[in-house]
Amino acid sequence: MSELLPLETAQQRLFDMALPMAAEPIETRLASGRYLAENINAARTQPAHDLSSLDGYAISGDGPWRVIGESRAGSPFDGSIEANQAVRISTGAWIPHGSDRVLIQENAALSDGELTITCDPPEAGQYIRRAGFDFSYGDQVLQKGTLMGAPQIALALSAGHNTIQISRRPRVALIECGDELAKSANECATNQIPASNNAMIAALAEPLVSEINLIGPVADTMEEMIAALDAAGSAEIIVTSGGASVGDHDLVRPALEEWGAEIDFWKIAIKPGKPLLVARKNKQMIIGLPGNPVSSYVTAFLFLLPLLRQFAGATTAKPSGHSARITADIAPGGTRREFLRAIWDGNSICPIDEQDSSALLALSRANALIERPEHCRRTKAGTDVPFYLLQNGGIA
Ligand SMILES: Nc1nc2c(c(=O)[nH]1)N[C@H]1C(S)=C(S)[C@@H](COP(=O)(O)OP(=O)(O)OC[C@H]3O[C@@H](n4cnc5c(N)ncnc54)[C@H](O)[C@@H]3O)O[C@H]1N2
Ligand code: MOO
Repeated sequence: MSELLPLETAQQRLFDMALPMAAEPIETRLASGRYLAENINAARTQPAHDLSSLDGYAISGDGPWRVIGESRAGSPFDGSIEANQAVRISTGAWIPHGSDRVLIQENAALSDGELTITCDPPEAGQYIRRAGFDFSYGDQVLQKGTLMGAPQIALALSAGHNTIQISRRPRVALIECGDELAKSANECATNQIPASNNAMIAALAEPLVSEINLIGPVADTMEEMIAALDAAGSAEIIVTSGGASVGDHDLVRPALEEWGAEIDFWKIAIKPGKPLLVARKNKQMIIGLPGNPVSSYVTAFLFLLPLLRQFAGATTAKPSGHSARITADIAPGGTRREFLRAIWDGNSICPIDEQDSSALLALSRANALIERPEHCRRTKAGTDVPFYLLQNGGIA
C-alpha cells in the first residue's frame, strides 16, 4: 500500500471500477454536452432529392432557353423540362426532371422570358447537390459514446430524430475537510483559509454530473468525517478533498475504513497529487483528492473528470494530449511524473515559474499542464514537450 502507483495503473484501476449509467431519452436540441447512449441511424435521406446549391436557372440543352416556371425551396416545379427550356431555381430547391445543370444568375441574362448565357456554359452536374450525398436512409451517422455538440445536434435532427437516447449522468457529493477552512470567504479569521476546493471541483465537474451535493467544510474528527460520508446519501461518486496525507489530522483514510469502505489504492507517483486515494463502498465510489488546491485541481483533471466521462458513457474519457516547443529551460525532475502549470500561446508553451501546489494565482494564469516523465533531465528551451490544455477538461 505504501508504494506509489504509476499514473496509468492508477487511472486504469479507477476506470475499471466505473459503472455505466442507464440511458434516458432527451430532446435532441437539449443534448449539448451529453454522451450518446445509442448508435444513430438516419431515418431519412439528406438531401432527399437532387437540389440546386445556388440561385439561378435549371437548364436543359445548350440554349438560349425559355423560362417556363419556378422551383423554390419547399415548392418544387411541377413537371419536367425539355431541351432549351429553363426553370428559375433557388438555393436548396429541387432540380426539375429533365435538367442536369444550373446556370447561376450572375452568368445569365433574361430578356422577354428568353434566357441567354454571358460566359462559359456550366458543366453537367454543376451546382447540383445529389440526393443522399450527405447521408442516406439507414446510414449510421453517429456512434454510441459520441459527445453531442452543435454539429451532432444538427446532424441528429437532419437524420430525423427529435429525441435521442443519452447516458444519465452520475450524482456527486463533494466533501471538503479541514479545521482551518472558513465556510465564508468574507468571514475568514487569520488562522483560517477560505474553503475553495469544493467550489473549484464543482465548476470542473458540473457539465458531467446530474446533481452536486456540497458538504462541509468538515472538521478533522472521525465523527464529523463519518457524518459527512453519510450525508453523501445515494451519490454514485463521493469526492473528498484534504486530509488525504499522512499527518495526525489527515483522517480521510481511517474515516473511510471506519465507515465500511474498502481502499483500492492510496498514493500515486505524480506531482502534484501524490496522496490521491480511491475506495469503494458497495456501489459508491470514493475519490480522495489531496487538499492543496493545485493538487486537487490536477488530480480532478486526470482522474475525476475522466471517471465522470466514463460513467456518462464517453468513448474517449482521458484528456487529449498535445505537443509544443517550450520557451524556457525546465529544471531536472524528480521521482514522480510531473504536471507543470504552463501558458500555451497557440504556438509554443511557457512553464510558469511558481509551481507550488498551493499557488492559486499561478494556476489561474495557466491554460495548460506540461507532462514530464519521472527522473527527467534538464529540458532545454526549444524542445518539444507533451502537454494538456486545461480548457473544457482537456477534451478537444
Ligand atoms: N510528511 C509528509 N507530509 C506531506 C506529505 C507527505 O508525503 N509526507 N504529502 C504532501 C502532499 S504531496 C500533499 S499534496 C499534501 C496534501 O495533504 P492533505 O490531502 O492531507 O491536505 P491537507 O493537509 O488537509 O491540506 C493541504 C493544504 O491545502 C489546504 N486546503 C485543504 N482543503 C482545502 C479547501 N477545501 N479549500 C482550500 N484550501 C484547502 C489546507 O489548508 C492546506 O494548506 O500533504 C503534504 N504533506
Ligand atoms: O503531491 Mo502534493 O500534491 O506534491 O503537493
